[in-house]
Amino acid sequence: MNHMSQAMTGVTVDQMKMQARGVDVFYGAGAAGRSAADMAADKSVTHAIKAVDVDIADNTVTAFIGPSGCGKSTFLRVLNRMNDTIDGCRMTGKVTLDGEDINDPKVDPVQLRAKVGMVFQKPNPFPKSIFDNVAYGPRIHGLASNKADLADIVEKSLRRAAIWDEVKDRLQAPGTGLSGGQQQRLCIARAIATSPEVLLMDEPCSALDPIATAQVEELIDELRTRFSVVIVTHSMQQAARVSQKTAFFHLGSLVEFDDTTKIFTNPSDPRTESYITGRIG
Ligand SMILES: Nc1ncnc2c1ncn2[C@@H]1O[C@H](COP(=O)(O)OP(=O)(O)OP(=O)(O)O)[C@@H](O)[C@H]1O
Repeated sequence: MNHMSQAMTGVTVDQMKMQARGVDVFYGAGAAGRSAADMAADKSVTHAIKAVDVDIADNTVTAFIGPSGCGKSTFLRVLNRMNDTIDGCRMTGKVTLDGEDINDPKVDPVQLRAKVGMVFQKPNPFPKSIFDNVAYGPRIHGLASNKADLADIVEKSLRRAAIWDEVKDRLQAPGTGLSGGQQQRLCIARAIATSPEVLLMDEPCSALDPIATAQVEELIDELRTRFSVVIVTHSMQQAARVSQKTAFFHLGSLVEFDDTTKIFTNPSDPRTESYITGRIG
């Protein structure tokens, strides 16, 4: 975001939770250590993200929109280093969380993912009880000092994910036995149990019916009072309903990033306008 749009939106750099600068991502790039120019020139390599700069503000829902294959999910995974788990996926550029470089060798990616949590498209509860699904993160990160403390974290997380009333009498039942919408809220509870600072959501409602979608959207609005939320969505209506900032990606580039109302009512770039009016995508 340039200084002019910061002035227009009233968001200043010091309120930024995360910043990405000059980020490129390549698939099929082989061994680490190649320069961005070398990988970009290699026809056998997919250049999925091209020189992207993004600022993620605190207490804000930021939506990533754009046609299929434009790189939304790839860029989302840049923000908590999930691409590290994909063979041959290489990233160049810089991403910071509270000013700290998340790719610095001293950063433990597991700790980073506790701070920058993720919810996936398909609800993916562990084959464990409802309680143990939510207790998993706090246990591995040593966040509870005793059993009562852990039970408290589990209850608070399930309450914040708006599913406590539905599961409080069956915490030992398997998480996989819940409905799709309940499983997704359980996965949100699991992601927020480690008190993340940023929550990444990759099309979190695409497997849900309209009622469960409305519940998750309401929850997203509630969650942003505590932290930043970044959501990838195919639904422009959803982006307009839940987000304050919208980033439009096309062919791996960030075409436009601005207030959601501006993107949907008066976009600056003709490609954004074509997408939101259904002419491309
Ligand atoms: N694991 C992978 N290996 C190789 N190429 C990949 C991989 N994942 C994504 N890509 C490629 O990177 C580009 C961006 O894909 P990405 O999934 O990030 O797009 P997207 O905008 O999220 O798409 P969709 O909306 O369809 O989910 C595409 O060309 C895709 O084929």
